[in-house]
Parts: sequence; C-alpha cells; structure tokens
Amino acid sequence: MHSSPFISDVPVAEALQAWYDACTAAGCPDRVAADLVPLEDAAGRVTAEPVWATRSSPVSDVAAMDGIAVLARETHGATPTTPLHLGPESYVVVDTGDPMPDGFDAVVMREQVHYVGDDAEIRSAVPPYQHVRSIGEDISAGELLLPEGHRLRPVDLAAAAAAGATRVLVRRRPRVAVIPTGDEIVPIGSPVRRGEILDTNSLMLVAQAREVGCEAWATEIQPDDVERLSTAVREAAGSADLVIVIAGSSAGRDDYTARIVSELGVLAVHGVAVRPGHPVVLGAVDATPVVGVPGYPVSAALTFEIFVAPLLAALEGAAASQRPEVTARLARKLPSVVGMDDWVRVRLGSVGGQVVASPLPRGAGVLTSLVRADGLLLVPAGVEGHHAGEQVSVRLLRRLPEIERTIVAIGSHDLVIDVAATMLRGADPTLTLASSNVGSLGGLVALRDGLCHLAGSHLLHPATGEYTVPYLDEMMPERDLAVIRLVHRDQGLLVPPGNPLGITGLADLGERDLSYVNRQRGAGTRMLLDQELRRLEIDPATVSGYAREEPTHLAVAAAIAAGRADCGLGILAAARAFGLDFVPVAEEPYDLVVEASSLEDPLLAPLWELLKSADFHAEIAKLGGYNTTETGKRLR
Ligand SMILES: Nc1nc2c(c(=O)[nH]1)N[C@H]1C(S)=C(S)[C@@H](COP(=O)(O)OP(=O)(O)OC[C@H]3O[C@@H](n4cnc5c(N)ncnc54)[C@H](O)[C@@H]3O)O[C@H]1N2
Ligand code: MOO
Repeated sequence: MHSSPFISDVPVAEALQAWYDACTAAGCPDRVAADLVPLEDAAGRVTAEPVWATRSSPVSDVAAMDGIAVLARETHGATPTTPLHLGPESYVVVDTGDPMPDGFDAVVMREQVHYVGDDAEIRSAVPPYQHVRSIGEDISAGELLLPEGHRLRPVDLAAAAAAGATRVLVRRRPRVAVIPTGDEIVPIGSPVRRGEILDTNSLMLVAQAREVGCEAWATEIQPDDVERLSTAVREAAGSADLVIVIAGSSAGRDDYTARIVSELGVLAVHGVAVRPGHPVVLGAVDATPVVGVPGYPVSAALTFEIFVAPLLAALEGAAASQRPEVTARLARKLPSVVGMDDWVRVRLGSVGGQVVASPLPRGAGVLTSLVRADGLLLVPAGVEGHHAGEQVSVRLLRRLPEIERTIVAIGSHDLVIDVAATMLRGADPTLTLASSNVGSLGGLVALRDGLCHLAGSHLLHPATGEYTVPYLDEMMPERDLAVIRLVHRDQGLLVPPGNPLGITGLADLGERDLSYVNRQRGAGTRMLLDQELRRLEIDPATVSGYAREEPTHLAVAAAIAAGRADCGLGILAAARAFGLDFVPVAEEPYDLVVEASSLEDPLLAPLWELLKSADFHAEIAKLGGYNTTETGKRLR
C-alpha cells in the first residue's frame, strides 16, 4: 500500500485490533522479556510470574501488645471485685512483636496489670489468644501472594519481602524510541525563527512513556527526507520495543510516515475516526510496532493516550490504566462531528453540589487546552454533540477533591481575574480559581443556569446607561444575587506601537478606512462598541472587520500585533502585553455577580478577603489601566 492523500476513518476499536493483528503477523513479541530484579528496584514494574509465599508472617506466635504473657485458663475468676494475683512463675513480661514464650497463650496489656510486689494483679479473665498474633496471620507459607501481570506498589514489595522473596521476576521496561521529524522542527532551547517550531512533542512523548513505566528516548530531529527517515525508523526499530514517529502523518507534500512504514514493513491503519489524532499511522517494521503520531501537540498527546499506552501495557502484560470517571453537567452546548470520536478537554468545578464541565478550546494546536484540562470528555462517533446542561461522563485528569476546591468563574475575560487566581493559589495550594471566557452575557447565563460560582461582567445596558445590574433584573428577577465591584478599567483602542495611523478614537472608524478586530457577540466590549457607534451615528456595516470576532482582549491584541487589523477595542493591560499603543475611550466597571449565599460560602471566603487586601490592589496597579477605589464594594 502506498501513501495516498486519502486518510481513512477506521473506528478506534477496529483500528487497534487491526494494528495488534498486523503486529502479531509481523512477528512482534506479545510481551517484553522478564528479568529477576531485587525488590528495592521493582516498584512500578509488572510481575512476569505469580509471587508465592515461601515463608509465613509472623513466623511464630507473637505478642500483639506490650504487657504480660499468661496462660488464659489461669486467669479464670478474675473480675474487678475479685482481682487475681499471678505469681512470677505464671507470667512473662513481653513487648509487641516478641515471640510468645512456651506455655503461654494470651497477653494482658500493661495498662491492665498492677504489680503487687512480684505478683501481677489482673482484674478480668482473658480468653486464649487475646492480643496474640498467630503464626501466618498475615501470610501463610505456600499461599499465592501476587498474581502475574500485577504492577508492583510499595506495599506489594513489603509483603513479598515478608513472604520470603528478595527478588521478583518482572517484565523489563518497554523501550520506546521517539523520532521527531520535519524540516521546520528545531531543538528546545534554540532561537525560533519564522517558520520554525520547537520540538516540544519529543519532550512530552518521552515523558508520557516514562510515566507509564517505560525506558524512553528521543532521537535526533529528522529532516523531511525519505532516505534519512527510513534509516532512522529502521535503526529505532532495531533497538526499541515500540517506535513513535512524530508528524508527517497527514497528506502534505512532505508527509512520509505512512509511506515509509508501508515500504519498510506493514501499514495496518492510516486514519482513525478520532479527533484529535485523525491521521494516525499504525503499523510494524522489523517485528517492532510503529506509530506515526500527528504533529499537532494535542493530537500527539492524545494519540499516546488512546493508542500507545494500551499497547505498552499489553507488552508488559498488564491492564492499561483507566482514568476514574465522574458524571458532570455540561456548562454549554457542545456540537460534535458525527462519525468521529471527539476528545474534548474540559475544566471541572463543583457548583451547588454538582460537578460542572466547561469545554476548553478544541484546536489540536492548543496545547494549553490540555494543560488547563481537569478532564477528558469523549463524545462517541455516533453522537452529534450535547446540549447545555446535559449529564456527561468525564475521565478525570485531576483528583476530585481538588476539583471541589475550585471556584468556577465564567464570563468576561479580565487579567485581574488571573491575578486573583495566582494570589489565591499562592496563599492556599489547594484552592483554584478557574475562569472560562465566554463574554459578560454568557457568564450571566451560566450563573442563571447554576453552572458557575461567579460571573465576571461589564455589560452596559443601553437603555439605562448602567452596567450589569439592570440585566439581572431582566434575566433573573426572582434570584437573590449580589454584585461585587472588582475594578474600574480603561477601555480603549489598541493600535500598533507608535500609533502609525494616528488613530484618535472610535470616530475615526466612521471617517477613515480602518480595519477593525471585534469581540464576540455578548462580550461587554462589543456592547460598548455598539453603544459608541450608535452615539457617533456610525453604521457597523461600514466598519471593515466588524464581523471578525476574537474571544478575549489578548486575542484582539495578538491580531493587531500580527498586523491583521489596525485597531480593536480592549483594555490597557492587553495592549501592554503585546507592546501595543492605547488610545483611551472610556472607563468602565467590571463586576462579579454571585448568588447572595456565596458571600457566606467557605470556598469563596478567601476571594472576598483578597478583594480587601492591599497586596491585591498593588498587584492590580502594576498592570496599569485599572482603578481599585471601589474594589470589593457590594453594589447590590
Ligand atoms: N489535507 C489535509 N491536511 C491535514 C489533514 C488532513 O486530513 N488532510 N489532517 C490535519 C490533522 S487532523 C492533523 S492532526 C495534522 C497532522 O499533521 P502531520 O502529522 O502531517 O504533521 P505536520 O503537518 O508535519 O505538522 C503539524 C503541526 O504539528 C507541528 N509539529 C510537528 N512536529 C512537532 C514537534 N516535534 N513538536 C511540536 N510541534 C510539532 C508542526 O509544526 C505543525 O504545526 O494535519 C492536518 N492537515
Ligand atoms: O488529528 Mo487532527 O488532530 O484531528 O486535529
């Protein structure tokens, strides 16, 4: 089979089976070899044979408490009113773990013994074997202690040693070679020129392989050259148990992975019905499984999780580890392509006793979507997506108790929220403030639907000229809501450094042919623009770029910095972050809307404290363009 531009859509389970079958046919071993390893080096390794106990533990009957060893039948008749005296020949002082002296069968705790001269006085009769650990109580010689295919934990090592082992037969660590490819790829630490990409995938994939117990290394970066790539794959197949080739998996001019695998060995699958990860290449070369992971970082990471990790576990003879799952309520609508398994990264938080999942950006190049993710939501191929509020099952990337210590903020983006998140975490490593940016109106809708603890809003109400509060009366008149001022901030036009076009304000949009970059519908900044355009009697249809929407202030700034627009409305801090100039337009309040009961919620208490702190105000001042005189004030 030669590489073709047509990548197939094989369902995941079928693809895995086809790959395993091809590997078997190509003579790939089912398992890596086994080694006898000292117990102290065996943590995390997988047993290659059962561990049988050759010794009992304890090896004899032993005292389970500090006290005296007695013969139970000699204690008959002892009661609190009729204490019994045992002469020195009738007891032996013992400590916890001592072998039981011959002729004694029970222990009385030191606290219940009174010495009267050499006699021990006891005030209750004891049954045989009281406070005695009998031989083999923990482990009996000859019993099966651990099965084959068991990943050894610290307790397993201790038990194996107690049972007489000093070494265990375990699978050697699978060896994984990672081959980065592409003319544009440069090693980490190099200066990055236009068109070059840092080899971040090798770093990640090697670490992922080590995390699941493998020995892993990255080879040199290979150029897009069939000869050299073929040599690299052959060499790696000779020294590794599994070869990962990064990128070159799709249909571009220099995408050779599928072709090379088919020429050197067998290509089982090229293209799976999964996103990210669609153009994955699965095959075998020289009796070694080879996987071509797509170059986009999220695709590479998830391809490892979906395809590579299960095969590596199988090579060790262990079950692939499964992430725990939790049922969550979806914060917003989630469309998905039918016919493809869709792996969506989500942030999680617990609101009103319910775990809530907010989808993160979907792009396969958005690595931070995985960095910020608390879970993975798999929308199976047959499902068209989910409605907002639907119950979904999420695989956890973070532990549930951490998720329960997360304040969920949904709404407009402001850097002050990021500052608050940083300072809250600095003061309490268990506390997270997670914000997702859907615009002010989106935040209020999320609060209405019980999907967040707080909504960040700077929503101008055109009829009243007031911010945020009139919307609450319109949207949720029956709810007891509190509005807390976070800051006042300057809104203005972000323009390239030095303001080369000499832009003076929004009026210029009506008079000159400027290209604008807008915010999405429902964003407070968009409402501000619309209000100002109305006031200035400028028809939005005449503003070039009005329809171009970016989701955050920083994204607007990035578009201007990249020269894709002449100006856009945003905050000073965003201009500073990208070295842009700023033409002030208005000062507006940015507020936090919460259920009134949240003012008493212990989870949010540190936030309310922070709003009052001088350190917080000082950090905000450093950003520039903010005014904190009303920070923390309750407006409603
Ligand atoms: N015509 C089509 N184009 C694309 C398709 C398709 O089906 N038809 N699939 C898209 C999908 S989906 C993905 S995923 C990518 C896969 O791309 P490749 O595996 O061919 O990789 P490249 O095109 O070489 O690179 C993609 C992207 O990844 C970056 N990259 C590559 N290596 C590394 C590395 N070691 N560290 C970090 N980043 C890396 C590379 O620079 C590119 O930005 O193809 C789509 N196109
Ligand atoms: O595999 Mo691509 O990752 O679907 O985006």
